[in-house]
Amino acid sequence: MSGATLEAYLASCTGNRDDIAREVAAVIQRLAMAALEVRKLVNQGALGTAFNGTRGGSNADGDLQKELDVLCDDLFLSCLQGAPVACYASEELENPVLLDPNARLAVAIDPLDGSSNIDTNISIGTVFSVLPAVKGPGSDPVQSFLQPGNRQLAAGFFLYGPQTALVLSLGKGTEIFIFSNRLGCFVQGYKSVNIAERTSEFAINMSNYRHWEEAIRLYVDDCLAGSEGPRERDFNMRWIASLVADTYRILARGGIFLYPADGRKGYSQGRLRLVYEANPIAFIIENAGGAATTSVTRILDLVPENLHQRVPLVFGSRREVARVARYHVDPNMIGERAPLFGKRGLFRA
Ligand SMILES: O=P(O)(O)OC[C@H]1O[C@](O)(COP(=O)(O)O)[C@@H](O)[C@@H]1O
Ligand SMILES: [Mg+2]
Ligand SMILES: [Mg+2]
Repeated sequence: MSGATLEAYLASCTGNRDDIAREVAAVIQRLAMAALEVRKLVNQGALGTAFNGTRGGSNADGDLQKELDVLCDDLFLSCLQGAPVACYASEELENPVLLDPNARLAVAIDPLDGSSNIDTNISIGTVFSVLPAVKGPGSDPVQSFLQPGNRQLAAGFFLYGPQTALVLSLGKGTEIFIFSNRLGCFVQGYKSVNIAERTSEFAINMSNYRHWEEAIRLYVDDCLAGSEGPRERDFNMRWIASLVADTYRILARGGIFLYPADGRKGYSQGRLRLVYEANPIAFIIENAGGAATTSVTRILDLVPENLHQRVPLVFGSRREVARVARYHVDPNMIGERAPLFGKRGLFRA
């Protein structure tokens, strides 16, 4: 335990540097203020005026919008007015909003992640990504968000759970801050989180089993076979259906998360969005010593084609993520699974 406040931590990272790092720090402070407003709304549950119900509308991706989705989006957008942010992109808005054209940063947000869980009192959160704004004569604000995730200057998420937490990476390690009721601010709870390389816990929505491609099915089959299968050890399973909560668990005790592509209509690229979900989570996970891929390709190297693009997402303990890739590309995996499982070869016709 370190005990530095978020403010002190950000000051120690930026020092007296009068550069973009200070602007990133200012943005994070503003987001933290808005997150505390969201926390109040979430904590009130059904007693809050804006808590229940859908808007009747849908977001740019066709998802049904909850009242809180829209309210949180408004809160984060307004907290960035006057901040050094050129443009703001959100899951809830079809196009980016232009803020200060002279500013150097771009912020992409999933204002409320896991919002299908709102009514069930399960942890939900806000995911954010900070990028350098792309400048140029007549440049469209969307260009700022079509940069690969490896250009992120910072990424993080707020978790509205039993503890309100901020998971943050400025590109050198991943830190966890917890909101202190006593001090009224975020205080560092865990320093330089390090995800265990090995794990025996996987997270996936098993109800989609029949829709997955075979490589994912075989990977999961092998986990389920436990000590009697090729993994020769038993696996545990978790699925919170809230990306932020599943990520926090993996940071805390290791594990692997999979939301692969599947055969359902609209899921050919999985469910999660590259720019404001997969990229920030991948940045946090890599900075904590883990890995994040599409199953095969590193998430942070992908060049987004559009703001709301979906992407298959696999992340967590490094060795396990590498193993999932091998089920896709390595014919020797069949050999490794033989003789018990050899008949269902990975590359069968
Ligand atoms: O309900 P499913 O298909 O298991 O999907 C759960 C996933 O969808 C999400 O809720 C998508 O995020 P939003 O709630 O922001 O749309 C993730 O948090 C979660 O991992
Ligand atoms: Mg989300
Ligand atoms: Mg959302």
